[in-house]
Amino acid sequence: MSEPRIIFIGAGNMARAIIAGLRRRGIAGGDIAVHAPHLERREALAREFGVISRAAEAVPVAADATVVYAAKPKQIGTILPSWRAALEAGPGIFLSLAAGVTSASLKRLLGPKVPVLRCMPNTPAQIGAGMTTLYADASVTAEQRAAAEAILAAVGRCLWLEDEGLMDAATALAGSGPAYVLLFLEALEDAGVFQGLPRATARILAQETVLGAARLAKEAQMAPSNLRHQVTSPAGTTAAALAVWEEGLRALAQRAVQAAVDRGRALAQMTEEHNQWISNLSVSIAQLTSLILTLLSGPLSSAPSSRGRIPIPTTPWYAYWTGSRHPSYTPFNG
Ligand SMILES: NC(=O)C1=CN([C@@H]2O[C@H](COP(=O)(O)OP(=O)(O)OC[C@H]3O[C@@H](n4cnc5c(N)ncnc54)[C@H](O)[C@@H]3O)[C@@H](O)[C@H]2O)C=CC1
Ligand SMILES: O=C(O)[C@@H]1CCC=N1
Repeated sequence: MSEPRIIFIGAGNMARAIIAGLRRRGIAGGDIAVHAPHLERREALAREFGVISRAAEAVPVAADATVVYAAKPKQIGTILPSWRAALEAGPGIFLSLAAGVTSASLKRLLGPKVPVLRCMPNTPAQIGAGMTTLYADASVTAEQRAAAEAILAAVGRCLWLEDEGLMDAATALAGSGPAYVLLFLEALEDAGVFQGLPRATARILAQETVLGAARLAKEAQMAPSNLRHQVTSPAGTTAAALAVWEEGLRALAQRAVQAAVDRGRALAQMTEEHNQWISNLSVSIAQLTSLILTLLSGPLSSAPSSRGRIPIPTTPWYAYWTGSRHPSYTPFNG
């Protein structure tokens, strides 16, 4: 069997939505692998979509593979370093779904050789109605962009952003946006129930109205305000309701999107600091290990050392345990 060409790190909501879209588009299950620590979740995907279920650990990847990061942003600093060698070995690409994690941050984790792309899908991807924004810097080729877009196009519409700085705004609008619309739907439904409509009826009225208005806005090719005027009879019911909405809706929309942007930036900053901490820790552990090995390999010598001021041992560590030297032992200092 050939190696899978699309490799997901993470088996959560977004991975599932994209996998469903890929399978609907006719990509074979054997072409997709899912790496995750939770056996139950990845096995469920394997059963439902016929994809390959694998443990979280990194493996070598096919030369033309796309590795899709679909685990949480805060885990990226601990997960990605183990994938670096596999990605560096081939011309494959790395596509990150992680909200707020910048290309610069990804390049620090994967090295400069790996083509890095970012995307921000949303949950309507589950039914093929997703809206995804993508970003890649100038070092990413047209073919590599097309490979990433082909994956996201399986679950809805794609738009490229020229400026990475706008990814936070796109995340706040479209990534988080389905939650705002769903909250609005709930509020409308409740308001209908308050007026005496049966809940099931209120739900259908709210859903179909939001869906119809969104389709009208998309298809009529007119500004929403023009379409709104068509509904609003002078001194009518709509005008009465709009006066109430206008008391706070626009200001709330501004504040809500601003809050999401601010939170995205704060999370990005925390992720960056976490990655830096992990990287410093690795360096410290490496230095400590080296120091311990040096110390364990013999008694401290005060002889000048070319390796700095760390005292260089002249007797192997096991001499302290066995009282003898190992025949094959070559001391660090010759
Ligand atoms: N939920 C949403 O609406 C959107 C989410 N995103 C992004 O998509 C990514 C995934 O989000 P969700 O699917 O909502 O999260 P989720 O919580 O549903 O899934 C996360 C997955 O990561 C896996 N995981 C944990 N540790 C791992 C490891 N060491 N190696 C491999 N996998 C590991 C878990 O098994 C879990 O399946 C995040 O980076 C998020 O920012 C982007 C756009 C929208
Ligand atoms: O709430 C979040 O952080 C993620 C990113 C966009 C949608 N969900």
